[in-house]
Formats: sequence, structure tokens, C-alpha cells
Amino acid sequence: MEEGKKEMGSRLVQELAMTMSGRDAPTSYIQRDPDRQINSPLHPSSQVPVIDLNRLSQSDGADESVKFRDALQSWGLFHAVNHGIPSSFLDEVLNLAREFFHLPLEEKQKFANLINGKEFKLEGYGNDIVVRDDQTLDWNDRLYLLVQPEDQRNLDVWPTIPVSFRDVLHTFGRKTQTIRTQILRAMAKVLELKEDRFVNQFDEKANMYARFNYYPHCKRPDLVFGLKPHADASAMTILLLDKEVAGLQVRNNAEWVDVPVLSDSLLVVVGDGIEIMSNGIYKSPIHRVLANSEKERLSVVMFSALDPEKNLEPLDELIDETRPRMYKTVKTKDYLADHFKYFAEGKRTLDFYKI
Ligand SMILES: O=C(O)CCC(=O)C(=O)O
Ligand SMILES: [Fe+2]
Repeated sequence: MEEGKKEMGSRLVQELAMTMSGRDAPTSYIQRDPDRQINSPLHPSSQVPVIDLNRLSQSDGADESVKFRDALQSWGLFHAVNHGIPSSFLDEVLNLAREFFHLPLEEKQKFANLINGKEFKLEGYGNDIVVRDDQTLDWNDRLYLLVQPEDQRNLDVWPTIPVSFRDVLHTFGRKTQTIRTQILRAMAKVLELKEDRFVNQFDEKANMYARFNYYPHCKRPDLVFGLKPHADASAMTILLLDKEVAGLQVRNNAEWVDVPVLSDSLLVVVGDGIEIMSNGIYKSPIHRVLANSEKERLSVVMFSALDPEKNLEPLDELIDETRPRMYKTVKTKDYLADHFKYFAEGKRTLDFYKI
């Protein structure tokens, strides 16, 4: 099996799922973590917080601000409700993503993340970028696209079928940007910073990537991960999750807690960038996705990062004697490049930047 690894990396999980015999998963996908435990506690000590964004922005929304701050500090993620995006639009985004992944392979491969069928590039359709021979792969295929800055889009890898895909992704990018701004303002406010202190870090060159994840069913969910444990290297991530199939789990107080399906909500996740800028006050959580033995699952993930040339570092106002600086300064693009390497090795990028 060993010699087949590189090749496996360029095979699509969707195909593997159809041909898998039922007894075993391909070796490159088998997770070797000896402490691997895939069940979450039946009665977790606490549950994923839900924040009403409309209440948060109101002048009498003090209770919501307390919940919001606690969610960011002790969980690093929350379900956002009353975010202003109509549910019919969110359904359209998920439906288009599903339609894309259900297209025949030859159609999808027109947008492949491979050059000449071999060399990996960042954007496009495919599965894990293979950087090491002994890398453990994730049970998912994805389409990864730069959405902002709009003038830097690589339209050659933006699907043309379904026909409304590009327009809808464009609109979804703008709408998630609005929500991002609202959340960044609230993040600054609860830390008593100038309201635009975080927002201003995201200039017109800030990057937003969309990652459409498709997790085919897997007959041996006990052997693989849909997505192995990781934290996001973005500054902030906004996710639209499958409406029916759960699978995402977050590490909280040494427990793996299920992130339940919650209709019409968006999941907001603190990325390493915000953890660094907030000097560790807001937490970038470790999370993972379990495979499902019967059902496919989808998610549409919008990663926001700073301008690749901009430095990522703790804000001066959040450093003092009681809270010394916790992270080194790093250029955003260097952090992201490191993340691709460390993710493949199952390591946490942020650990390399702690002081
Ligand atoms: O599919 C999900 O629920 C989570 C996806 C995720 O964590 C990621 O793409 O970074
Ligand atoms: Fe993630």
C-alpha cells in the first residue's frame, strides 16, 4: 500500500467511497493517533453557545455581549443567529455546492487543483495537498477559491456549472464580509478598544477564501477523519454547515463536544489570527470532522485573513505587565505557508509562534 500513497493523494474521496469494500479504508486515510477517541460525551459539561447578532448590536444588548465575550474566550466559536442573511439564500449556497459535487468527475476536474494532473496548486477542486509521503489524508474533497480581493480571483477555477454558482458565491462573499465587520466591531467593543481596531486590520488587500467541503459517506468512520483535528490559520472563519448531517466537533475543557446542526445559523470560529491580535484573550479552537457511515455531508467555509504582506501581531493596547506579549510577529503569508506544512504533519502552527 505504501507505494500507492502519492497516487491516493490525487484520487478523489468521492471515488474511493464508491469503490470501498467495507472492511477497510485505504492506508493513507487511516488515522494513526493512538489516543484517538471519536465519541463525544453523552452529557458534555456545556454546549456550544448561540449568539443573537441583532441583539449584540443593540444598545441594550449587554447580556448578549457578556455571552459573546464568554463564547470567544472559553470556546472560540459560536452559532450566530439573526445575522441578516435570508435562509433561502443560505439554502441556495448549499444546494449549489451539492450540485457541483454531484457533477460527473470530468466536469469537476476542469477546475482541478492540479497542474498537468500532478503538481498541486492552492486553488481549485481536489483533495489534500500531499507534502509528505507519510501524510495521513482526510476523508473529504473540496473546492478552494480566493473570493477577495475581487480583482485577484482566478476565474479559471470558478465553476461555470451550476450556472449561478459564481454570482451566488460573489454575493455570499459580500454578505459574510458584512457579518465579519459586525463581529469584529463587537470584539473590539467588549475589550474596550476603538470600535474599528480589528476591522481596520482588514484592508482592501485582505484575503477571503471559500472552501467547499464535501464529505462522502465512509464505511469505516472509525478509521478516518473527515477533517483531522486542527485550528484555522485564518483570522476569522464563518461557516455554513450542512442542514441535516452533523459531524463537526470542538475541543472544549478536554472534551470533544458535538457542534449540533442549527437551522439558518452560521458558525463563527476564531482563527489563529484573532488569537494572536487579541494577545490570547480570544481562543482559536481545535476542531475536527467525523466521517459518517451512511450520509454525505457538506460545509461552505469562508476564511478571512489579513493582507498576505501584513504583519500579524498582538495589538499594543492588549499588552501590559499583567498580560505580557504572548506571540511573535509574523507576516500573514508566512504564517499561512507554515500552516500548510504543519497541518499536513498534524502539528499546531500557533505553537511555533508562542513566546
Ligand atoms: O466541515 C466542517 O464542519 C468544518 C470545516 C473546517 O473546519 C475547515 O474547513 O477548516
Ligand atoms: Fe477548520
